[in-house]
Amino acid sequence: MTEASHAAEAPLRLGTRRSALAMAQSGHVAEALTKLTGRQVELVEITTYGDTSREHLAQIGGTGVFVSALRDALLDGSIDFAVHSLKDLPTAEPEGLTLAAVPPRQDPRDALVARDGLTLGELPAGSRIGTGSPRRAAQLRALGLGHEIVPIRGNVDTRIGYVTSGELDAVVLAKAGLARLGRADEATEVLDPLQMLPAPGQGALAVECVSTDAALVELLAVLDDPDTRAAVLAERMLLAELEAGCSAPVGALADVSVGESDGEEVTELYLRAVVANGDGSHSVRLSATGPLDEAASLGRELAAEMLARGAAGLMGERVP
Ligand SMILES: NCc1[nH]cc(CCC(=O)O)c1CC(=O)O
Repeated sequence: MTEASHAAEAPLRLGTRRSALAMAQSGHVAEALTKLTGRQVELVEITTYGDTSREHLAQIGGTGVFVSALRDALLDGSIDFAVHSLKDLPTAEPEGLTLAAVPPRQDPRDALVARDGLTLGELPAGSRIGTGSPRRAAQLRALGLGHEIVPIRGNVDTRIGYVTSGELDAVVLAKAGLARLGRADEATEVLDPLQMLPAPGQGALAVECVSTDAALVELLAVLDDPDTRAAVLAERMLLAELEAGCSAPVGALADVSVGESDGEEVTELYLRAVVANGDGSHSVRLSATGPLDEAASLGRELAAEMLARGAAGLMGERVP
Protein backbone atom coordinates (compact mmCIF):
# COMPACT_ATOMS: atom_id res chain seq x y z
CA MET A 1 0.00 0.00 0.00
CA THR A 2 1.26 3.52 -0.68
CA GLU A 3 1.89 6.11 2.02
CA ALA A 4 -0.99 8.23 0.78
CA SER A 5 -3.54 5.44 1.13
CA HIS A 6 -2.15 4.52 4.57
CA ALA A 7 -2.62 8.12 5.74
CA ALA A 8 -6.32 7.83 4.92
CA GLU A 9 -6.71 4.87 7.31
CA ALA A 10 -7.67 5.31 10.95
CA PRO A 11 -4.64 5.98 13.16
CA LEU A 12 -3.22 2.96 15.00
CA ARG A 13 -3.94 3.11 18.74
CA LEU A 14 -0.76 2.69 20.79
CA GLY A 15 -1.51 1.92 24.43
CA THR A 16 0.92 3.42 26.92
CA ARG A 17 1.39 3.90 30.63
CA ARG A 18 1.23 7.49 31.75
CA SER A 19 4.71 7.67 33.31
CA ALA A 20 7.19 10.03 31.66
CA LEU A 21 9.40 7.07 30.71
CA ALA A 22 6.56 5.08 29.14
CA MET A 23 5.30 8.16 27.26
CA ALA A 24 8.81 8.88 25.95
CA GLN A 25 9.27 5.25 24.81
CA SER A 26 5.87 5.11 23.15
CA GLY A 27 6.33 8.48 21.49
CA HIS A 28 9.67 7.36 20.09
CA VAL A 29 8.21 4.13 18.67
CA ALA A 30 5.15 5.95 17.24
CA GLU A 31 7.40 8.40 15.44
CA ALA A 32 9.62 5.64 14.04
CA LEU A 33 6.58 3.68 12.79
CA THR A 34 5.05 6.71 11.08
CA LYS A 35 8.36 7.53 9.44
CA LEU A 36 8.85 3.98 8.15
CA THR A 37 5.27 3.17 7.08
CA GLY A 38 3.36 6.45 6.75
CA ARG A 39 0.77 5.19 9.25
CA GLN A 40 -0.47 7.68 11.84
CA VAL A 41 -0.35 6.61 15.49
CA GLU A 42 -2.33 7.95 18.43
CA LEU A 43 -1.35 7.37 22.06
CA VAL A 44 -3.98 5.89 24.40
CA GLU A 45 -3.14 6.23 28.11
CA ILE A 46 -3.69 3.18 30.31
CA THR A 47 -3.30 3.26 34.10
CA THR A 48 -1.83 0.14 35.70
CA TYR A 49 -1.84 -1.16 39.26
CA GLY A 50 1.94 -0.67 39.40
CA ASP A 51 1.48 3.06 38.78
CA THR A 52 -0.96 3.59 41.61
CA SER A 53 0.36 1.20 44.27
CA ARG A 54 2.79 2.54 46.89
CA GLU A 55 3.87 -0.97 47.90
CA HIS A 56 7.34 -2.24 47.08
CA LEU A 57 7.52 -3.89 43.69
CA ALA A 58 8.80 -7.16 45.10
CA GLN A 59 5.66 -7.35 47.24
CA ILE A 60 3.20 -6.79 44.42
CA GLY A 61 4.77 -9.45 42.23
CA GLY A 62 7.44 -7.56 40.32
CA THR A 63 7.19 -5.26 37.33
CA GLY A 64 4.82 -7.69 35.56
CA VAL A 65 2.04 -5.62 37.10
CA PHE A 66 2.89 -2.81 34.65
CA VAL A 67 2.40 -5.12 31.75
CA SER A 68 -0.91 -6.85 32.43
CA ALA A 69 -3.16 -3.81 32.02
CA LEU A 70 -1.68 -3.10 28.58
CA ARG A 71 -2.11 -6.74 27.60
CA ASP A 72 -5.73 -6.73 28.72
CA ALA A 73 -6.31 -3.67 26.50
CA LEU A 74 -4.69 -5.47 23.53
CA LEU A 75 -6.84 -8.55 24.03
CA ASP A 76 -10.11 -6.62 24.42
CA GLY A 77 -9.34 -4.58 21.29
CA SER A 78 -9.25 -1.14 22.93
CA ILE A 79 -5.70 -0.62 21.62
CA ASP A 80 -3.87 -1.97 18.54
CA PHE A 81 -0.36 -2.30 19.91
CA ALA A 82 1.72 -1.67 23.01
CA VAL A 83 5.32 -0.80 23.81
CA HIS A 84 6.87 -2.30 26.95
CA SER A 85 10.28 -2.05 28.54
CA LEU A 86 11.47 -5.50 27.60
CA LYS A 87 13.03 -6.15 30.98
CA ASP A 88 9.61 -5.74 32.61
CA LEU A 89 8.04 -8.56 30.55
CA PRO A 90 7.57 -11.93 32.24
CA THR A 91 9.44 -14.63 30.31
CA ALA A 92 6.28 -16.71 29.66
CA GLU A 93 4.75 -16.14 26.20
CA PRO A 94 1.27 -14.69 26.61
CA GLU A 95 -1.66 -16.47 24.97
CA GLY A 96 -2.91 -14.65 21.85
CA LEU A 97 -0.16 -12.00 21.70
CA THR A 98 2.92 -11.70 19.49
CA LEU A 99 6.21 -9.94 20.09
CA ALA A 100 6.03 -8.17 16.73
CA ALA A 101 9.25 -6.18 17.06
CA VAL A 102 12.28 -5.65 19.26
CA PRO A 103 13.69 -2.27 18.14
CA PRO A 104 17.43 -1.49 18.27
CA ARG A 105 18.64 -1.53 21.85
CA GLN A 106 19.86 1.50 23.75
CA ASP A 107 22.80 1.34 26.17
CA PRO A 108 21.90 -1.65 28.40
CA ARG A 109 24.10 -0.67 31.36
CA ASP A 110 23.14 0.69 34.74
CA ALA A 111 24.13 4.21 35.74
CA LEU A 112 24.96 5.84 39.04
CA VAL A 113 23.51 9.24 39.87
CA ALA A 114 25.49 10.44 42.89
CA ARG A 115 25.87 13.68 44.81
CA ASP A 116 28.72 16.01 43.84
CA GLY A 117 29.48 14.10 40.63
CA LEU A 118 30.93 11.14 42.55
CA THR A 119 31.58 7.64 41.19
CA LEU A 120 30.92 4.41 43.08
CA GLY A 121 34.58 4.11 44.08
CA GLU A 122 34.60 7.68 45.39
CA LEU A 123 31.53 7.27 47.60
CA PRO A 124 32.91 6.71 51.12
CA ALA A 125 31.94 3.79 53.34
CA GLY A 126 28.61 4.45 54.99
CA SER A 127 27.22 6.25 51.93
CA ARG A 128 23.54 5.54 51.37
CA ILE A 129 22.73 4.19 47.91
CA GLY A 130 19.10 3.74 46.89
CA THR A 131 17.74 0.92 44.75
CA GLY A 132 14.61 -1.20 44.84
CA SER A 133 16.17 -3.90 42.71
CA PRO A 134 17.47 -7.08 44.43
CA ARG A 135 19.83 -7.54 41.46
CA ARG A 136 21.39 -4.10 41.89
CA ALA A 137 21.46 -4.39 45.69
CA ALA A 138 23.21 -7.78 45.63
CA GLN A 139 25.85 -6.65 43.12
CA LEU A 140 26.50 -3.42 45.05
CA ARG A 141 26.89 -5.39 48.29
CA ALA A 142 29.22 -7.86 46.54
CA LEU A 143 31.68 -5.01 45.93
CA GLY A 144 32.23 -4.85 49.69
CA LEU A 145 32.70 -1.07 49.76
CA GLY A 146 30.73 -0.57 52.97
CA HIS A 147 27.88 1.28 51.32
CA GLU A 148 24.43 1.07 52.86
CA ILE A 149 21.79 -0.08 50.39
CA VAL A 150 18.46 1.62 50.94
CA PRO A 151 15.28 0.18 49.36
CA ILE A 152 13.40 2.77 47.32
CA ARG A 153 10.89 2.79 44.51
CA GLY A 154 9.16 5.31 42.30
CA ASN A 155 9.74 6.72 38.84
CA VAL A 156 13.05 8.10 37.57
CA ASP A 157 12.22 11.62 38.73
CA THR A 158 11.35 10.49 42.27
CA ARG A 159 14.48 8.37 42.56
CA ILE A 160 16.85 11.11 41.39
CA GLY A 161 14.98 13.43 43.77
CA TYR A 162 16.32 11.45 46.76
CA VAL A 163 19.84 12.50 45.73
CA THR A 164 18.95 16.10 44.93
CA SER A 165 17.24 16.47 48.31
CA GLY A 166 20.26 15.01 50.14
CA GLU A 167 18.28 12.11 51.57
CA LEU A 168 20.52 9.63 49.73
CA ASP A 169 24.08 9.87 48.44
CA ALA A 170 23.31 8.04 45.21
CA VAL A 171 20.82 5.95 43.27
CA VAL A 172 21.32 3.35 40.54
CA LEU A 173 19.09 3.46 37.46
CA ALA A 174 19.03 2.12 33.91
CA LYS A 175 21.07 4.37 31.63
CA ALA A 176 18.50 3.81 28.87
CA GLY A 177 15.72 5.20 31.03
CA LEU A 178 17.73 8.35 31.73
CA ALA A 179 18.59 8.70 28.06
CA ARG A 180 14.98 8.33 26.91
CA LEU A 181 14.02 11.13 29.30
CA GLY A 182 16.84 13.32 27.96
CA ARG A 183 18.64 13.12 31.33
CA ALA A 184 21.66 10.93 30.45
CA ASP A 185 24.00 13.76 31.49
CA GLU A 186 22.85 13.39 35.11
CA ALA A 187 24.62 10.02 35.37
CA THR A 188 27.85 10.48 37.34
CA GLU A 189 29.13 7.04 36.29
CA VAL A 190 28.04 4.37 33.84
CA LEU A 191 28.61 1.09 35.67
CA ASP A 192 30.86 -1.46 34.00
CA PRO A 193 29.07 -4.81 33.48
CA LEU A 194 32.15 -6.38 35.13
CA GLN A 195 30.72 -5.05 38.40
CA MET A 196 27.07 -4.57 37.60
CA LEU A 197 25.41 -6.79 35.01
CA PRO A 198 22.10 -5.28 33.88
CA ALA A 199 18.72 -6.98 34.02
CA PRO A 200 17.96 -9.36 31.14
CA GLY A 201 16.46 -7.21 28.37
CA GLN A 202 17.46 -3.90 29.93
CA GLY A 203 17.62 -1.02 27.45
CA ALA A 204 15.45 -2.83 24.91
CA LEU A 205 11.79 -2.30 24.03
CA ALA A 206 9.11 -4.81 23.12
CA VAL A 207 6.37 -4.03 20.59
CA GLU A 208 3.38 -6.31 21.09
CA CYS A 209 0.06 -6.90 19.31
CA VAL A 210 -2.55 -9.64 18.93
CA SER A 211 -1.34 -12.68 16.97
CA THR A 212 -4.51 -12.87 14.84
CA ASP A 213 -3.88 -9.53 13.06
CA ALA A 214 -1.34 -10.78 10.50
CA ALA A 215 -1.28 -7.45 8.61
CA LEU A 216 -0.43 -5.55 11.78
CA VAL A 217 2.21 -8.11 12.83
CA GLU A 218 3.82 -7.59 9.43
CA LEU A 219 3.57 -3.80 9.59
CA LEU A 220 5.17 -3.62 13.06
CA ALA A 221 8.01 -5.93 11.96
CA VAL A 222 9.68 -2.95 10.23
CA LEU A 223 10.72 -1.85 13.73
CA ASP A 224 12.55 -5.11 14.49
CA ASP A 225 16.30 -5.35 14.96
CA PRO A 226 17.37 -9.03 14.65
CA ASP A 227 20.63 -8.54 16.61
CA THR A 228 18.80 -7.02 19.57
CA ARG A 229 16.10 -9.69 19.37
CA ALA A 230 18.70 -12.47 19.52
CA ALA A 231 20.61 -10.83 22.39
CA VAL A 232 17.54 -10.39 24.57
CA LEU A 233 16.34 -13.89 23.66
CA ALA A 234 19.57 -15.36 25.07
CA GLU A 235 19.24 -13.25 28.24
CA ARG A 236 15.59 -14.10 28.75
CA MET A 237 15.98 -17.83 28.08
CA LEU A 238 18.65 -17.83 30.77
CA LEU A 239 16.25 -16.12 33.16
CA ALA A 240 13.44 -18.53 32.29
CA GLU A 241 15.67 -21.58 32.72
CA LEU A 242 16.71 -20.30 36.14
CA GLU A 243 12.99 -20.03 36.91
CA ALA A 244 13.66 -16.54 38.19
CA GLY A 245 11.31 -13.60 37.86
CA CYS A 246 12.12 -10.04 36.87
CA SER A 247 12.73 -9.09 40.51
CA ALA A 248 15.27 -11.90 41.14
CA PRO A 249 18.95 -11.13 41.75
CA VAL A 250 19.89 -12.18 38.20
CA GLY A 251 21.94 -10.08 35.79
CA ALA A 252 22.60 -11.00 32.16
CA LEU A 253 24.00 -9.25 29.11
CA ALA A 254 24.58 -10.59 25.61
CA ASP A 255 26.90 -8.56 23.38
CA VAL A 256 26.68 -8.98 19.61
CA SER A 257 29.93 -9.06 17.65
CA VAL A 258 31.00 -10.02 14.17
CA GLY A 259 33.79 -12.58 14.13
CA GLU A 260 35.30 -15.08 11.70
CA SER A 261 35.14 -18.83 11.52
CA ASP A 262 36.86 -20.78 8.70
CA GLY A 263 37.11 -17.58 6.66
CA GLU A 264 33.35 -16.98 6.96
CA GLU A 265 31.91 -13.95 8.69
CA VAL A 266 29.78 -15.03 11.66
CA THR A 267 27.72 -12.97 14.07
CA GLU A 268 28.24 -14.12 17.62
CA LEU A 269 26.71 -13.58 21.01
CA TYR A 270 28.85 -13.24 24.10
CA LEU A 271 26.55 -13.88 27.06
CA ARG A 272 27.57 -12.99 30.61
CA ALA A 273 25.41 -13.69 33.63
CA VAL A 274 25.39 -13.47 37.41
CA VAL A 275 23.21 -14.93 40.13
CA ALA A 276 23.82 -13.63 43.64
CA ASN A 277 22.36 -14.12 47.06
CA GLY A 278 20.66 -11.17 48.75
CA ASP A 279 23.62 -9.94 50.78
CA GLY A 280 26.02 -10.33 47.86
CA SER A 281 28.31 -12.63 49.84
CA HIS A 282 28.05 -15.43 47.31
CA SER A 283 27.52 -15.37 43.56
CA VAL A 284 27.88 -17.44 40.43
CA ARG A 285 29.27 -15.58 37.43
CA LEU A 286 29.70 -17.32 34.08
CA SER A 287 29.86 -16.52 30.37
CA ALA A 288 29.44 -18.35 27.09
CA THR A 289 29.77 -17.61 23.38
CA GLY A 290 27.65 -18.92 20.54
CA PRO A 291 26.23 -18.09 17.11
CA LEU A 292 23.40 -15.57 16.89
CA ASP A 293 20.92 -18.15 15.55
CA GLU A 294 21.45 -20.35 18.62
CA ALA A 295 20.61 -17.59 21.10
CA ALA A 296 17.93 -19.56 22.92
CA SER A 297 20.10 -22.62 23.58
CA LEU A 298 23.04 -20.40 24.58
CA GLY A 299 20.87 -18.88 27.32
CA ARG A 300 19.44 -22.22 28.39
CA GLU A 301 22.81 -23.95 28.54
CA LEU A 302 24.49 -21.16 30.49
CA ALA A 303 21.62 -21.26 32.99
CA ALA A 304 22.01 -25.02 33.37
CA GLU A 305 25.68 -24.53 34.12
CA MET A 306 24.86 -21.88 36.71
CA LEU A 307 22.31 -24.16 38.34
CA ALA A 308 24.93 -26.93 38.45
CA ARG A 309 27.11 -24.50 40.41
CA GLY A 310 24.48 -23.75 43.01
CA ALA A 311 22.58 -20.77 41.52
CA ALA A 312 19.17 -21.97 42.72
CA GLY A 313 20.26 -22.00 46.35
CA LEU A 314 21.54 -18.42 46.08
CA MET A 315 18.29 -17.07 44.65
CA GLY A 316 16.30 -18.57 47.49
CA GLU A 317 18.22 -16.63 50.15
CA ARG A 318 16.74 -13.39 51.43
CA VAL A 319 18.37 -10.48 53.22
CA PRO A 320 17.02 -10.43 56.78
N1 LIG B 1 11.95 -1.35 36.42
C1 LIG B 1 11.46 -0.15 35.84
C2 LIG B 1 12.10 0.14 34.54
N2 LIG B 1 11.77 -0.53 33.44
C3 LIG B 1 12.58 -0.10 32.43
C4 LIG B 1 13.40 0.88 32.91
C5 LIG B 1 14.45 1.61 32.16
C6 LIG B 1 14.50 1.40 30.70
C7 LIG B 1 15.02 0.06 30.27
O1 LIG B 1 15.76 -0.62 30.99
O2 LIG B 1 14.68 -0.33 29.16
C8 LIG B 1 13.11 1.05 34.25
C9 LIG B 1 13.74 2.03 35.16
C10 LIG B 1 15.05 1.60 35.75
O3 LIG B 1 15.29 0.39 35.92
O4 LIG B 1 15.85 2.47 36.12
